[in-house]
Amino acid sequence: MLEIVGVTAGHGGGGRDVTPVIEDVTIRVAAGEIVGLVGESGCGKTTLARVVTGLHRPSAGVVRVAGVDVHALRGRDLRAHRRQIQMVFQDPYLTLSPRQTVRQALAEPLRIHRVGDARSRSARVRELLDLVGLDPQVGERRPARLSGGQRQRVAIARALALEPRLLICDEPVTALDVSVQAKVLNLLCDLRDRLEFGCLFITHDLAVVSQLADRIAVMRCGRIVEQGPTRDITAHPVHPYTRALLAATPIMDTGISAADPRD
Ligand SMILES: Nc1ncnc2c1ncn2[C@@H]1O[C@H](COP(=O)(O)OP(=O)(O)OP(=O)(O)O)[C@@H](O)[C@H]1O
Repeated sequence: MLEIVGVTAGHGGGGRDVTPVIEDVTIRVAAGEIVGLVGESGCGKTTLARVVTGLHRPSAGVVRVAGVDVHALRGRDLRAHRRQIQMVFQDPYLTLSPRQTVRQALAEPLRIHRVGDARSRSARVRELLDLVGLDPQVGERRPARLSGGQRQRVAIARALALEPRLLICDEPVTALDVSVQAKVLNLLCDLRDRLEFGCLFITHDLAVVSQLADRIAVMRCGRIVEQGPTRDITAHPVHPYTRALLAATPIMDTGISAADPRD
């Protein structure tokens, strides 16, 4: 579903990457798989997410989504392809306008991409609310009248409106209370099972990612230092940085597991 192969990218003037932020990054995400990308603040996780969505051009390497090189596309092809890649951010206000009702926010991507007519879009909005466990009447509220967990559910529903094949979640539960975090993580696992999208889950928190990822890639200073199945990374970390992360992050069994997320 997603192949990031040998990607190097950075920030700099004049279109040239004078400061590489990520270097030689290779990560693969299969359909229906959740891969956690974990690393400390500033190590380059968000830069990598921007490269994957096509917003930031790498200076080396390739990103393929469903076999298509994201950075080889232009214009209409690029816009059409971007439908398949959707993002959920730490702050739902980045995607939700304070002026729109939830119903309007969920209908907007359908309207922009000319999916269906007004009636079928209304039906799809109801379906999306149900998908993320929200009552139909929540559709009439504005984001300010929702709890943090409800807002993130709306952001997830909006990201799923166009049935993407890849979901990139950038610190989606960092701002939530621990009990709400667990519910949102459970929801993501459940949705992945039902809809089979691939998911790149970005976080600084190894405890969070170990609750839902099938595999984990550990990033340090822009490089992947270790990756593998979640159980291997948490039980037998090889790289000293992964060991240090684990020592600083007690991994608790919260009842969520990648194998059977609805337990
Ligand atoms: N637009 C930009 N121009 C210049 N430097 C940038 C830009 N965006 C990010 N950086 C720098 O690139 C490095 C990596 O930032 P990035 O946001 O990718 O890391 P991150 O791991 O996502 O961090 P965080 O978890 O704090 O968001 C940082 O040193 C940051 O200051």
